[in-house]
Amino acid sequence: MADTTISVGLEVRSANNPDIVGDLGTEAGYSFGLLQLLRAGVQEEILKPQNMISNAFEPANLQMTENSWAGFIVGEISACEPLDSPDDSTRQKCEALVKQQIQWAAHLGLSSVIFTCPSMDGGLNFPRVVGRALGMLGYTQAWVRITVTKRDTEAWKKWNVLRTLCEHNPKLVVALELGPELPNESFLQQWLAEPVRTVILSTTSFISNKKGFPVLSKAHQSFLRQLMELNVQVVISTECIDEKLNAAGGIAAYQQYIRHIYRTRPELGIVDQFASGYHDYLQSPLQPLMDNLESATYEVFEKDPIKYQEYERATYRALLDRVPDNSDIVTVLMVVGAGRGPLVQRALQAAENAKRKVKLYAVEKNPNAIVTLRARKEEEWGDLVEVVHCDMRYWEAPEKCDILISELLGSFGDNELSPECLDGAQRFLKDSGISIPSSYTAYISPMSSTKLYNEVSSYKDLEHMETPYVVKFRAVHELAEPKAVWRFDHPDRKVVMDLGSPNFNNHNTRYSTQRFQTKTDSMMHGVAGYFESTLYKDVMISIHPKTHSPGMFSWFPIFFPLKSPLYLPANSYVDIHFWRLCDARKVWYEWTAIPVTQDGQTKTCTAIVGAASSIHNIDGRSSWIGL
Ligand SMILES: C[S@@+](CC[C@H](N)C(=O)[O-])C[C@H]1O[C@@H](n2cnc3c(N)ncnc32)[C@H](O)[C@@H]1O
Repeated sequence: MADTTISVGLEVRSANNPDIVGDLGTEAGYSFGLLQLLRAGVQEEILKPQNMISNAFEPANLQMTENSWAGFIVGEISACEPLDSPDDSTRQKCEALVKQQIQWAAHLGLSSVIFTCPSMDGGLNFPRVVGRALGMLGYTQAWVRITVTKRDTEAWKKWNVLRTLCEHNPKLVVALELGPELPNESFLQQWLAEPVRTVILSTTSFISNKKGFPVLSKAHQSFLRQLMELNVQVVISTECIDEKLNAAGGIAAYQQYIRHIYRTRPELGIVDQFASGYHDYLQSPLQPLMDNLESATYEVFEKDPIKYQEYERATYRALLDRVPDNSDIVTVLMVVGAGRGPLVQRALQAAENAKRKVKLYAVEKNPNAIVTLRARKEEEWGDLVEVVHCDMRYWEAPEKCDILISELLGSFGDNELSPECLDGAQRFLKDSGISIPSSYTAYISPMSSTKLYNEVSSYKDLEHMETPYVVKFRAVHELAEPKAVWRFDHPDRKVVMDLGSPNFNNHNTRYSTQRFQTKTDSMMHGVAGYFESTLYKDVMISIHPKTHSPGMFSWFPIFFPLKSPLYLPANSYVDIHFWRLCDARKVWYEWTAIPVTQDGQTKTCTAIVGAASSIHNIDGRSSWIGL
């Protein structure tokens, strides 16, 4: 496990001096502290009708009068609750108080301030004031404290209103306070797609173990471990530090316990180890047809422990089925898009294991990969293998093959143009021949991820919002299980290629609409894409979350963003429309999502077209794959 430390902070709610939190906190092993910027009672005093707001910033009213603890303290902003007071004077005074605190925090150079999110039942002045504060904060981050409890299942909705009205500002992040009892799983999972920076745990949310040391319930531990994967920090919140704390080990025991939980997280699986550093990182999908892949890219593919094993298994099974035992028949294999030769090697191994005689052609269009293939022929394969430098779509093969082996798959199955390449290659597959893979299916599901949405929108242009990205998901919440959108089968004998016609590729266009039902209130930020492929009979490879080939890491999911996030109430429906389109030079995807309401009585569904996202990437204007 790469990272072995977690930052744990301390909040002493009764503290009236930064030295208390600072000295006690550092002594007890805490990395930072939370402290009210205004002294207790100041807010109430200022709100009295006879008092003027201009008196609020007397040094005597402030907890921090200079910046000696500025690197340690996160400043708590008072006067948030009455921001929605119906009384004009109270509201205006609170607004001025908040503004002064923000300016003071920025002046001191605090790294973060924290607002406590009020109920917002009385109005929306709090989001307006926070939105304005975000513009004043410079480099200081704004945390908003939101408490999740078993009874209050509206916490996420409050956050959603706040961040929506603050225009999804990435400086606004969540400090999630976990109450003593947690709501059910679905109300917790939705937080995994949000920018949770900090988890706040009151000492009263801990229980004691047999020796009297503070520990968390199993439910808290499990959720905390999931949040730890998002690189959160933790704050221990206590009313005061004295004998009432009633825990063996004193206040230090809480941070020691949190660090213990962090250190003892389960070992990463092989896929996560490989993906370390790539979580939620947007990558442009490869275009192996239009571009020539680099050696380092092939090297990464070749480390996959599962993909090649499954191809070998598929080839072995196909050879056994095709040729009887003890036969002298020579089976012609062609590996098209052979790269640096790993599938050639596996096909030869399969033939040896199956005790079948084979002859193999390795076809590749990348001139650099051809150098490696020729070197391997000389050093390893000899006359068994013929290396052909050619685009498979135009190669005039000297003979037809029995088994056509390719791996031209992208995260969405067909997005590296396997259908178009194999249309060409199937010309030299015997009528009874076998294609490995024999099919692949693309899947989609609606997803929520503030992190990914912020990453894409930070480019501030249309092109990035209409481009799919390959991403190893982490801060992502899938709103429903994936559904299949389309499938390609090989060989496809119905295909008649008329390369002279501009519409020669029309048979590879697709259009599909899928309806999904959401479980909880959610914000949809985009569509997740996956594939499943049948290599031969029951030999499969998959990155679909439910059927993912264990340990296979060659493909991360694909993410199609939505330009504007879509609010979906619990148990509502959303239709996702997806197109695969092409012209003579390129292939591209278009997509849109439309919320759907269902009449409670008649169960009739109506698309709320007015709330739909627009159709993304019309005519491939922002992203496409070159033929
Ligand atoms: C995803 S890589 C797979 C490489 C190798 N088979 C492996 O599994 O490690 C796809 C390979 O197909 C090649 N390729 C793509 N389109 C091709 C075409 N039309 N004709 C020949 N080679 C092609 C690319 O250059 C690349 O080497």
